[in-house]
Amino acid sequence: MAGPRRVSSSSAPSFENTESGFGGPLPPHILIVEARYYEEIADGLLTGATGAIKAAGGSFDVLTVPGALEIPSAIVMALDAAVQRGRAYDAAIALGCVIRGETTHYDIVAGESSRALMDISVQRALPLGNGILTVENDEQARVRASISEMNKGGGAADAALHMVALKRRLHGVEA
Ligand SMILES: Nc1c(NC[C@H](O)[C@H](O)[C@H](O)CO)[nH]c(=O)[nH]c1=O
Ligand SMILES: CC(=O)[C@@H](O)COP(=O)(O)O
Repeated sequence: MAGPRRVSSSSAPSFENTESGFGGPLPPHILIVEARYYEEIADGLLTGATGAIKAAGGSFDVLTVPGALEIPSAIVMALDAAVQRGRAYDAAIALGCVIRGETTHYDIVAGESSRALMDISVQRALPLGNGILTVENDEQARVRASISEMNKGGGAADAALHMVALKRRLHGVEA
């Protein structure tokens, strides 16, 4: 079976490389909102995401919330506060982990966090990387958070950076 096409950190646009078409004087400024419901998983996701942003020459702020359900509202609050402060974010990255339990609560946490993130991204035309794992068990989470295995935190950051570059191109902004 063919696997998903992955965008690795190395193929993500570098904002320092003018030959790539993404380079230039505007390094991306990224908001990361992480839910640390599962501490070890959160560590891996954050390491992956920040590594990808650094590799692309970007900067970031990290906000921590209790669970995945708090991520979307924290993103909206932080975006608005950043505009008020005079330095808007170019993108947001959501990091978290939802592991199925015994009840239907999994469906609420996984589904509603994802739905709200999509709403924010589409309504605000905001480049957004969704790095909230939605898994059946601890082992699936561990493999996906590990930067030497599936590195989903890095993947979410790469997706956000890709969309920043796309948005800038569409607006005729030299990145
Ligand atoms: N079960 C998980 C949660 N649940 C907590 C919610 O996200 C939320 O914080 C609570 O309902 C209070 O509003 N959060 C996760 O991130 N991961 C889970 O597996
Ligand atoms: C995803 C969850 O919210 C989960 O941790 C809840 O577990 P349970 O369904 O056993 O209460």
